[in-house]
Amino acid sequence: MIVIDGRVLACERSAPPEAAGRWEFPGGKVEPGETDAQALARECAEELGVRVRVDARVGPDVPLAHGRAVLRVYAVTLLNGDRPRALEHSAMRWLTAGELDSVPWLPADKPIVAELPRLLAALGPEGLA
Ligand SMILES: Nc1nc2c([nH]c(=O)n2[C@H]2C[C@H](O)[C@@H](COP(=O)(O)OP(=O)(O)OP(=O)(O)O)O2)c(=O)[nH]1
Repeated sequence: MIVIDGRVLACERSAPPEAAGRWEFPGGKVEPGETDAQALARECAEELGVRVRVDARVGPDVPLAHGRAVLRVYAVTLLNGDRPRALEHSAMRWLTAGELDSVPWLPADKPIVAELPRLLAALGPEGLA
């Protein structure tokens, strides 16, 4: 999860067909030998072209794939003035707390997104960046 000026970056999946058009936090699967933070930094580089520092966990662990995987979200801070570009997603939007319901999130994201208004309010207008 990337927050700048009180807005959260939401990304529209382009694939696979059953997930295309649904919105998510940028990221991806942890590969063998990687920590969560290493995987997240690699995915942020691949998908958004940015360097990041991985910060605190956000929201609950959400079971995926009938319990064979887990969705886990971390806040990240953009480094070196990098700004995300949609290298693999079909669209990106920076959503305010009031706009979080304006995109169709992947189903597993909903309990995490539900915690964001409180988190954004606690962060204040400067956000994490
Ligand atoms: N990145 C991300 N994935 C999510 C979210 N919510 C959610 O259900 N998922 C699911 C979708 C996918 O089944 C899985 C992430 O896999 P992915 O296909 O993006 O992973 P990846 O980048 O490693 O891709 P691949 O090389 O395995 O094809 O988690 C979310 O908010 N962000």
